[in-house]
Amino acid sequence: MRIAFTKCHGSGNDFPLIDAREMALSDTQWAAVARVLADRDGPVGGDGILLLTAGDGDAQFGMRMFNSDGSEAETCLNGLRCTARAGFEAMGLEAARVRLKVSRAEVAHVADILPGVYGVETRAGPASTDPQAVGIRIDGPAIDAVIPGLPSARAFTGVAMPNPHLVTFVERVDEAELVALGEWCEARPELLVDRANVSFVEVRGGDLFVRTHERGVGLTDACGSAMAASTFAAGLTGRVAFGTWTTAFNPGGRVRARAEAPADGAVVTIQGNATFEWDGVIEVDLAAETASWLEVVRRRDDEVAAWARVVAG
Ligand SMILES: N[C@@H](CCC[C@H](N)C(=O)O)C(=O)O
Repeated sequence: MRIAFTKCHGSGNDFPLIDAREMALSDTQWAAVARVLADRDGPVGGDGILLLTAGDGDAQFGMRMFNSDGSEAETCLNGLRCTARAGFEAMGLEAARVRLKVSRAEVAHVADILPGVYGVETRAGPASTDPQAVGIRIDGPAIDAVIPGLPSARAFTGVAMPNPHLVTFVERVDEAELVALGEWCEARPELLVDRANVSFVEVRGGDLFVRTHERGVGLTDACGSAMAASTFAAGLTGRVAFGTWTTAFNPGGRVRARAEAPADGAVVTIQGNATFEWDGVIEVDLAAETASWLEVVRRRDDEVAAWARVVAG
């Protein structure tokens, strides 16, 4: 089948984004599309795929996200900014409520991050430390605590955004250690109901540097829900005050983030880019999971250049 998409990124977290509002594929077929389009060795590549889907009730539109391994995530906050932009442009909106897999989020078009860098604010939550929500088989919430059964002596905070995150604050990120722990979580251990995204976070002044090993993906340049979970965990552990803006950054880029205290709703607000790089059409054989033909129909070099100025600082 032929699929039209936009190659986009939020904070360097990149995805083929598909307007799926009129498409009727099964979950198994979407998983296959994700494995083909997000394959880093294939013609497109990405950390997963994003689907703009129809709204329902009080949601103007929806988003689904499939990781590059074909698993579907509860949310994707870098991807949500991109999907929100696609929804705004398709429906002539400036703000919306978005239906996610098991939750809802608020999105709004905000001022350009820098000239030419489209800005979106997302409000997602409530963030939760309930072990059942995080999908971790322990008796009570893990908040800056060593988790029995996890092969690490570090203190972790478990947060559902609602996708599962394990966050630890470190002096210096050790990537080899992060990858080893992330891969352990990917092996579906008994301790975790459905794996987990793992983040090592450095507090730098009032900012957070977040390095994440993503469920279904591996080491990533950026993960929006991890930046949200880390900001919430920083609030819970007194590292960054609830209700204040911080900059959360990672190798792919940066966002502004603010977490509200549990008593104030535990919502995490993120402001960042939604950059569209190019548009293409691809022929995908769903049964064979191969792509046979790709046409780039539009390049958006001005947006790519504008984002490069953000990364250059
Ligand atoms: N990169 C995303 C998160 C994508 C989903 C994640 N891998 C999961 O399975 O939970 C983000 O920006 O939030």
